[in-house]
Amino acid sequence: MTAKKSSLVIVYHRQPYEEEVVGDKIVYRENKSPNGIVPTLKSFFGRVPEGKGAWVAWKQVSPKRQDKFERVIQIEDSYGRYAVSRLPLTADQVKMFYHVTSKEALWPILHSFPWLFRYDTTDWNTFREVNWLFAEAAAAQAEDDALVWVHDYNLWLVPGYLRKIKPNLRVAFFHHTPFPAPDIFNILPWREEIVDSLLACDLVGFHIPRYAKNFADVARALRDVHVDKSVRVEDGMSPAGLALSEPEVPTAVRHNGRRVGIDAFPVGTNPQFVAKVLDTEANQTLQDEITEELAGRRLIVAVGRTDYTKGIRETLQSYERLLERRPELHAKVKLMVVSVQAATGMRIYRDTQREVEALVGRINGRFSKLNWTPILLFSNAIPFEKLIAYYRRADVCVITPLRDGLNLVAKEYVAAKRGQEGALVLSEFTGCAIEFPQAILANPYSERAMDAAMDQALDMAPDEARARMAAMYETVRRYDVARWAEHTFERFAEIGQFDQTTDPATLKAG
Ligand SMILES: Nc1ncnc2c1ncn2[C@@H]1O[C@H](COP(=O)(O)OP(=O)(O)O)[C@@H](O)[C@H]1O
Ligand SMILES: O=P(O)(O)OC[C@@H](CO)O[C@H]1O[C@H](CO)[C@@H](O)[C@H](O)[C@H]1O
Repeated sequence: MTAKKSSLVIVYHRQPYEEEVVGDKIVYRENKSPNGIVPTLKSFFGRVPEGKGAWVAWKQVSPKRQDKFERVIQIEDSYGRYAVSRLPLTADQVKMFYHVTSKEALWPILHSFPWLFRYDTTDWNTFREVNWLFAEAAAAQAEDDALVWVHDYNLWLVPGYLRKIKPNLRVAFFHHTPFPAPDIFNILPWREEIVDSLLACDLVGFHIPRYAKNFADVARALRDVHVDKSVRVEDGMSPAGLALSEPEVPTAVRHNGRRVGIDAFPVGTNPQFVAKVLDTEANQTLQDEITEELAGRRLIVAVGRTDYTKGIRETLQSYERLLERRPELHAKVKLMVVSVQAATGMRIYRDTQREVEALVGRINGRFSKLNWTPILLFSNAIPFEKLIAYYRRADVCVITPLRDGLNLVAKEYVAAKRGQEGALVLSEFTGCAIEFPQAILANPYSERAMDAAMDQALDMAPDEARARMAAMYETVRRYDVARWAEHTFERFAEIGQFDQTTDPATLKAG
């Protein structure tokens, strides 16, 4: 443990760097894909005095190596100097905490797939144990009145434990996934324990108003909780008319004499960075190579982690019906599916990957010609620069999750098109759908709706396609990742912890 305490401690299960073994040493490098959550969270370190930031994440370490494992290291990179406390977890702890309990019990409930909820294999005691270790590590790094910002459902119990260990901390939580309605959430046998922990926070954040309202409804269903204040949802967040619309959102609840702030503000992407990369000579060359390989065919892209919630199966089935329905498109379109397993060791993701591969094989088997394969499947990580070159050249992007907290891929596609002609087919059940009413909104639970959306995307007049993309590009630029950080800091300020030591405009967002 470092003797030096921190005034801002970020607790997110991913490490804020990529490890590389060089010779007999481990080198810590900045994340290659500088457009995601990690660089954004690290940019917050620029808002506290130099070296007063800390990050707590887990790292798998075998039991025999844990005693000589260097738990806390000092990192110095383009985001400043900060401590990283690495929680050593054994393979079994990782399996039971993350792969089984998080992904096979909590994840299906969070995404309203109750029939996939698996209780029999869950190890809630290990989940508690790991959350306690996270809380201890965060408390050890934090000054007595520091702000500790905890991320995501895997660390649901950390706030409650922190309140026990260091009662005067400022504790904030951000939910990256959906938060379901009470009749789904309350399936969890540990519902009171989870809600009590979240009610120990000073601020609980979500992507969109619907999730914030669901949380307040769950808290009111289970505990003596009263909504302290609600506000009307602004027009930019589609207060009515869409599957996830919400006309009003609570901004605070009261429980046991404490006020708990509630926030709904979606994470943004980094359009400035995307534009900078697209304008490089190397990327221009890549884009030209993609154009040449397409040889006049229209490109449809579908990108997402291999996950039953992502709707890749529904996209593939709709594409198969498109080829059945419209033979004139044969050899004229190509679907590029990018479906990557974010982590191994999870049975249900292995099954999903197998289903994707089987569908791709069947469709290619039915429709391929010597010089045309209908679907190209990528199952590996693609460098971010290459991914946005594909987005740039794609006529259509199909994002059809059955549920998704937000979906940054949709925002990246819009950023890569830069307001020019393109079409975004977007499931109404992604958080970002309420920001993009100009997308071709689809209901992935309906084959007819999916097919109509695919036809609309492919047949749209260029002027309309451009107008829609331009409107969404305006949204992506206005509500970028820097704006999310700035807004979050404004809410932190309300919980009495932070004056803004750095002008938000100078925020290094990713
Ligand atoms: N094959 C891939 N290689 C590299 N990055 C990928 C790949 N597929 C998706 N990504 C990146 O992963 C992130 C996915 O974020 P998001 O759409 O919010 O979904 P989730 O966080 O649920 O995986 C995006 O930033 C996207 O660019
Ligand atoms: O287990 P992970 O970290 O791969 O899961 C990714 C998940 C985190 O819960 O992604 C969520 O966060 C994204 C950024 O906030 C959001 O866009 C996405 O919809 C969520 O699934």
